[in-house]
Amino acid sequence: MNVSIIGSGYVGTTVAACLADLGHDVVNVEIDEEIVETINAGEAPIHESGLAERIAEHAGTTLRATTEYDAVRETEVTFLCLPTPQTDDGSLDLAIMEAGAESLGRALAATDDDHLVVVKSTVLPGTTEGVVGPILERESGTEIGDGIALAMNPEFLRMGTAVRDFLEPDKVVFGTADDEAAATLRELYAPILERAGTDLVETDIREAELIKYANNAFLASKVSLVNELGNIAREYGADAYEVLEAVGLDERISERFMRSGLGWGGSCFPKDVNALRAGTREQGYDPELLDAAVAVNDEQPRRLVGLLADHVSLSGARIAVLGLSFKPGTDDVRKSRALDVIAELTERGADVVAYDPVAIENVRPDYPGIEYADTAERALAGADGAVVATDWPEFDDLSFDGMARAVVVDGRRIDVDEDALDVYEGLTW
Ligand SMILES: NC(=O)C1=CN([C@@H]2O[C@H](COP(=O)(O)OP(=O)(O)OC[C@H]3O[C@@H](n4cnc5c(N)ncnc54)[C@H](O)[C@@H]3O)[C@@H](O)[C@H]2O)C=CC1
Ligand SMILES: O=C(O)[C@H]1O[C@H](OP(=O)(O)OP(=O)(O)OC[C@H]2O[C@@H](n3ccc(=O)[nH]c3=O)[C@H](O)[C@@H]2O)[C@H](O)[C@@H](O)[C@@H]1O
Repeated sequence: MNVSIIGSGYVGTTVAACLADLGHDVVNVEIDEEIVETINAGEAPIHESGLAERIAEHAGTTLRATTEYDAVRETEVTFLCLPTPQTDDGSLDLAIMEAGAESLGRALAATDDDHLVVVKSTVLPGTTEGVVGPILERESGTEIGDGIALAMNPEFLRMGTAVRDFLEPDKVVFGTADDEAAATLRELYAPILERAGTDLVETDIREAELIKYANNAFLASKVSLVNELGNIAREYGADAYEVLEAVGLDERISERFMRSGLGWGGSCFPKDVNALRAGTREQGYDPELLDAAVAVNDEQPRRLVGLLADHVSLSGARIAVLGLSFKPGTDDVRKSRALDVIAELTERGADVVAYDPVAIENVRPDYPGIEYADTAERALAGADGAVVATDWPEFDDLSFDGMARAVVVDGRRIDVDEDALDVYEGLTW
């Protein structure tokens, strides 16, 4: 099948390379020329395991990138993989989606061929049919349902494991308004749907949109609940990891997403939970549980720094921050909890020296006032205290010998030899 993917970021690049891998002819339409050149040169514009090999194999044959929207006319299906960020008040910002839909509609104006437009971006219920559809109709001069069909196919991949998550998902969700659109999507996804273990959910567009938010709201709230239980465990002098491991043996709860500590960050949980809260309020409902999930999440970095302050006088102290990315396996630092830790430490007068195996350059421009080290050992050398903000595997069994005083506060439960330290505090254990 001939497919176009609008937007070549984390999702668009992964989906394009994977669909090419499944045997489709794919074109990425992207406004950033550097990304277009990178893909056409057979290289990956982002760091994701398994992505570079796939782009190298298919670029120039069944995978290409362009800045020209006209390319969509050579395809039958277009996926919109554009960013849906949050505005300053936390609500969903659709400006980029609207601009993309306008360009797509204009490009489709010059063809009479049938086209399926699939929204893959995370959008609130009603957006696909109430915002994207009308723009496509206006710009293309074609009615939805009569030449252009609409569908919504939310994406559940995680950063760091994007390729595997896309190719081996727990579920695939198709929100469609007609059988033909659903049949096209089934054909496109056939090898994934044939895999044992992939559930297919076929539903209406509005439900598909909400499934994505419900999924992220559930997972983010689960981690906040786990963190609250972790904070409670600590008050009682109990180890939350032992407690939650046992709780997770209940099949209704599951042992996944049970790691308590510094909380959730990244480009999606924070913005999606906020968009759902703001959107829901507009509908006249107060999402109190989601508000609480955010409040617990916001408090964890302060709690971590508070624990450190129990052992180190922070003003003028040299504090090593280990890990900057929002989770291991990625260089993404958007809404990383590490940044909140750094802000809190700096506010309390500490001199921060930060280390991350891949994410330093994504932090440096916004935090020029702190020091950066090129190894964890160098960050620790002479430090009066250290905090662990990201659970990079290389932090396991790290030597803290070079510290002025080995005071370590761990927000992510790494493997440490506690006996070799002067002080070891776990945030929730
Ligand atoms: N990053 C993730 O792990 C996941 C993201 N999502 C959702 O997928 C959507 C896309 O997210 P990401 O891929 O992370 O975004 P991203 O920011 O990594 O990539 C978006 C790309 O779109 C390009 N772009 C912007 N305006 C454009 C236009 N008018 N025409 C063509 N290209 C344009 C940008 O240059 C950028 O390369 C969002 O709605 C997000 O919530 C869903 C699941 C996972
Ligand atoms: O909509 C999205 O963009 C994606 O958001 C998340 O994926 P991602 O943000 O890449 O990463 P996660 O592995 O979910 O981790 C999110 C945050 O939660 C934290 N977390 C996760 C699990 C856990 O047990 N404890 C915990 O603190 C992580 O450290 C990280 O900061 C979802 O897991 C994906 O299904 C979804 O597609």
